[in-house]
Formats: sequence, C-alpha cells, structure tokens
Amino acid sequence: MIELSNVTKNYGNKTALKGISLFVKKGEILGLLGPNGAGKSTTMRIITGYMPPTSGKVRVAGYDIVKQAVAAKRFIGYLPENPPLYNDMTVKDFVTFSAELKGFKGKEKYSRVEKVMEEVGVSHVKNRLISHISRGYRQRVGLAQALVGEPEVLILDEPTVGLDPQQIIEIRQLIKNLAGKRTVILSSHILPEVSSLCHRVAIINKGRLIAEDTPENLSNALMGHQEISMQVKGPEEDVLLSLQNTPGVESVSINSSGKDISDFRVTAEKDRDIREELFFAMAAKGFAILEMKSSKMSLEEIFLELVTEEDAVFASPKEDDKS
Ligand SMILES: Nc1ncnc2c1ncn2[C@@H]1O[C@H](COP(=O)(O)OP(=O)(O)OP(=O)(O)O)[C@@H](O)[C@H]1O
Repeated sequence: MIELSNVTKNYGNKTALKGISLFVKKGEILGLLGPNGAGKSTTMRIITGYMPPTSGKVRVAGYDIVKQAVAAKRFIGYLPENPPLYNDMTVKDFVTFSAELKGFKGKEKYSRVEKVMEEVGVSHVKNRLISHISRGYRQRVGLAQALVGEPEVLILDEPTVGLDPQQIIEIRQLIKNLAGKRTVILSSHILPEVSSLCHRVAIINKGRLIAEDTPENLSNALMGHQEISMQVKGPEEDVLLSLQNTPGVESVSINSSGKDISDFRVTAEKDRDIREELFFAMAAKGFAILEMKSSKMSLEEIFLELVTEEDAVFASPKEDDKS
C-alpha cells in the first residue's frame, strides 16, 4: 500500500534521510520509532506529499506521490505533529471546513462531518470553541480532520505527544479502533506505545533505517545467546555437571549456593532455545527445577543497543546506502 524506495532528503547541506526503503502492506500498522531528530517527521511529510524527497520514490496505493500527487493524496489522512487547528472556530465548523477542503458538499459533507465526529468522540463538544477544549480533545479534532475524507491510509506523527496519561490511554485506544482495515504509519519515540499498537516497527536513527521487523522478531533476533536463570534442587556439583552436559548449553555459572537448592545461570549456544532440553535433562536425573526464567531483551534495550551502536547489528537488507 505504501512503498518508499531509497528516499533521501537534504535540507540545504544537511542530510536528514539517507536512502530509506520501506514497504507497508494494506491493513498493517507500522511504527516509526526513533529518537528526536532521527527523521521521522521528514519521512511522514514526504509520504504525505507535503514536501518532495531529494531523491528516491514514494508510492501510495500504486500512485507516485510527486508525479500523481492528486490521485495519491486521495488515499491519505495526515495528522501532523502540531495539527493546524483554528482556535476561534467551533469543533463542528472546523471539521466541516476540513471536509470542504477535501471537496465535499451538501448532504454528503454534512453526513461525513457527523460520522467522523462520532467516530473520534467529539460529538458532545461539537459546539465548543477549539480554544476551549482540552489538548486530548484537540488531538481528536486533528484526527477528525485526518479522517474526514475516509482515507485508506492514516499517517500519524507523534499522536500522543504532550497529552496527559489518561488522554494518552484514550488516544491509543482510539487509534486501535480506527486502524481496522486502514493502513497506518505512526511515529513515536515511546517504545511501549509502538510495541502495543503496531504490527511492525521500523527504527530510524540519524536518517537511516537501522532495523525493521515485528516487535517480537526484533527481540528474538537480537537476543543472540539466550540466558536462563534456574533454581534447581539437587546436589550442586551433580546438577552443575548435568547442566554443562545438556545439548545446546554453552556455559553454566552458579549464582548462589544453598544446602540442596542452588541458583544457576545458563547460557545457550547462539540462536538456540534450550528450555525443553534443560527440563528433560534435569528430570532424567531426578533433579527438581523449582524456577526457570529466560531473559529476553525488551524493545527498549534493543532500541538503545541499536541507536547507540554505529554499526547496527541488524541492518535492513533493503538499505543500500551504507556510506
Ligand atoms: N525545515 C528544516 N530545515 C532544516 N533542517 C531540518 C528541517 N526539518 C528537520 N530538519 C532536521 O532534519 C533532521 C530530522 O528531523 P525530523 O523532524 O524529521 O526528525 P524527527 O525524528 O521527527 O524528530 P522530532 O521528533 O524531534 O520531530 C533533524 O536533524 C532536524 O534538525
């Protein structure tokens, strides 16, 4: 549905995007994750046709966003980071104005405005001035403006930034509900937001795409060596020997010793999940596993690892500008 090929953007002599390639399937929610200044807003402005790339191509529903801008933009609803809302308009007047800008008239305009206000939950404040509603409601009005053309693609730039915790929960839930059959790209620098809302995550750092996968696969791929902490009942030396001889085990250390219960830390060979082997090996010897926990990197740790390492462990195969 959305395809970026080798997109580069220069602001004067500053390169903000360096060869970004991405593909977003119909119905997918993609999270664009990156620290401040990584290039998320620039990517979104280019996808929405708000500004052209310096080089590379963007297609939305098969249309080139530069050469077939009118056709491509019909598919897109865009919520910028700071949506331009007119404070002295009422909610309803502003949404109506947004519908008029999209070319709707008469009955159709009226019914779309009512429907979208209902969808984003602002019908009960429709006669209030925008300057008199909360930041959370203003964000809903911004969403109404993005949705009024019933777009198949929604581009949301940091949709929860500046909201209080309760408003954040509400807007996230609203986005989940709105996503439905739509294709969504949302940017964020908040990891739990991306992992809870998105099917796939693209991590951008310093204008480059450094990783792209499901939150789960990112975690698994970067896990490398699985580490397991175990508490086992049995003679310590015998348990240790038995753990060391279990297929797939690379090393074992003793974390704490007890009279007949000890804590061990077991490291597996790369890319192996050895929990079942450990279970059967201990059972065969009659040693009781009282606790077993596999350590898994959180998305937060992965993100930090990726953005702090210059040579990312996990580079996108589609990225071909590595200079
Ligand atoms: N109009 C502009 N002129 C010059 N440089 C710009 C312009 N807009 C963005 N930049 C620079 O391009 C880089 C990417 O900015 P961008 O706004 O896309 O990042 P971002 O990931 O969205 O960050 P933020 O969350 O802080 O907005 C930054 O270094 C920024 O300073």
